[in-house]
Amino acid sequence: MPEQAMGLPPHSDHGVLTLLLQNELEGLQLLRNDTWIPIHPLPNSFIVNTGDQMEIFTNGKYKSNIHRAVVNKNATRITIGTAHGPPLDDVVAPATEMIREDNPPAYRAMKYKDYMSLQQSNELNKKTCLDYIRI
Ligand SMILES: O=C(O)CCC(=O)C(=O)O
Ligand SMILES: [Fe+2]
Repeated sequence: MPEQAMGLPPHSDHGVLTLLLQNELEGLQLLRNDTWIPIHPLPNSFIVNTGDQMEIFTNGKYKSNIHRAVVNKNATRITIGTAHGPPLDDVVAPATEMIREDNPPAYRAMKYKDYMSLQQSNELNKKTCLDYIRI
């Protein structure tokens, strides 16, 4: 039932990179300065999204964005997403190359597996998972 379709609620991706292959229907939106910006799919191309582990590893240089997907009742929107992250038992922390005296570590180290469990749990108390480990 198209009128019951939900799309995808606002979230950031937990991994390093997500590759999205979409048919040419809009729906993906990016949150920027409290405004939802529509992302126009380009033919024959992937959308590459940076995730939470990228933001942690780069000590905040590459941000993990908040995005959502909305559907419409006129046509079928298709997205194939592949999430790419570190090995589950790896502990992710800001890379030493990204830390300077004027840019100290901004996130606590955490095993990727534990980060994913935390993100999927209801222990966050309305914080995002990144907020939870932000120093
Ligand atoms: O439907 C979309 O284009 C977004 C999918 C997405 O955000 C995800 O797979 O993490
Ligand atoms: Fe996503």
